[in-house]
Amino acid sequence: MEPSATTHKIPHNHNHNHNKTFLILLNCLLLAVGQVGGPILSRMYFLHGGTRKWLAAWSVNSGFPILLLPIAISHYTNTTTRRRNNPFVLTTWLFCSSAVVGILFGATNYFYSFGASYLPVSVNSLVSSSQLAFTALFAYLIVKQNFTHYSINAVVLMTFGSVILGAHMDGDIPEGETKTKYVLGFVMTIAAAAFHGFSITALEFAQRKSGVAVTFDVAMHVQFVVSLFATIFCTVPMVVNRDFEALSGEAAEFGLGETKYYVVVFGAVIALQVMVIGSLGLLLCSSSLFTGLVTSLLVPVQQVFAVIFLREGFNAEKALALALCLWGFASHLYGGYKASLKKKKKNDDVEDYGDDEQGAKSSGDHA
Ligand SMILES: Nc1nc2[nH]cnc2c(=O)[nH]1
Repeated sequence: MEPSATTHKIPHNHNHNHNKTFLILLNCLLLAVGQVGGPILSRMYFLHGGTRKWLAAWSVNSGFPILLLPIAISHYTNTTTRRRNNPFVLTTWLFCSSAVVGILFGATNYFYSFGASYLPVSVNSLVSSSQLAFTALFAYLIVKQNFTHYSINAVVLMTFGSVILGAHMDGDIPEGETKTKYVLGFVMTIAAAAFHGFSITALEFAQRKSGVAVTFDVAMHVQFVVSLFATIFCTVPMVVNRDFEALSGEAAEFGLGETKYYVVVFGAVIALQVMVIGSLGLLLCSSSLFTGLVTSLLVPVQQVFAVIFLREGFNAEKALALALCLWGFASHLYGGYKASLKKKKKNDDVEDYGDDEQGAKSSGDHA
């Protein structure tokens, strides 16, 4: 056996795993903060007199200039001359596919904001969780994602949550809203969920096909390009509709007062950008399916916050949908845990075998 080879390998893998776990947890946290705060602020905008759906869609990605800060820091602290002289980190393929995904997200966000204007946050978020079924389908078709019994179980359970709510939506129609608008909001939210599932899987596919390793720089640049194009996509109709000019008038008539209008709109821009950073970051360091699962898991958390901050009702259907979400996610995590145990055992067996070989041959090379 050659101790130096083994001792060198294990700490390296451990460090790599720790870094990856840290990044996954950090992105989950960002996603959680943004996904809970953003939709609540968007709904407040609509509840208190806001009517501009393109503005709500635009606010999801328009905070992207924030990303210039980490990009610039990374650029100026990078010691490699090649990297310092070349600000373009992305290949043409990755740039173009990020731009296309950005446009898809722009459309997704319009559908979501349409839904948010007619549905309570609690219903909206639960219907949105059907994105998981779409993500799973696209992940299977586009990136050939492997499914275990546990992940299939998770997808089915979490999707059932949305179906239950859909079937019992009558009791939740907000005062003064017609059933037609409610149904339209519901249908648009399902369309948004489908677009969302497709967009994140398409980005995973593009990144894999590019063969570019995901470094901090690459992740920041991908996020920047995606958000830039999503913002351009939503800016065009806003200019056509004269939405920017209408903002001051809308602020003056806002139910919570003019100052709070700007707090709500800018707060939503920041919160939603944090959500996008967390979501794309998680996607780039794990997979579209895992990102979809975490997004769906956050639905029950959104529910609780909507009950507290928007005084939305909490009924038996929501509680059941919530329980199904938690059960589904737990099932997926358990499946992942079992798979990692199996992989570890397999690696240990290979290492033992390698050590025996090594001892027998007394040679330095590992297989
Ligand atoms: N809803 C939504 N989710 C995202 N996740 C990453 N980007 C986006 C986006 O633009 N919209």
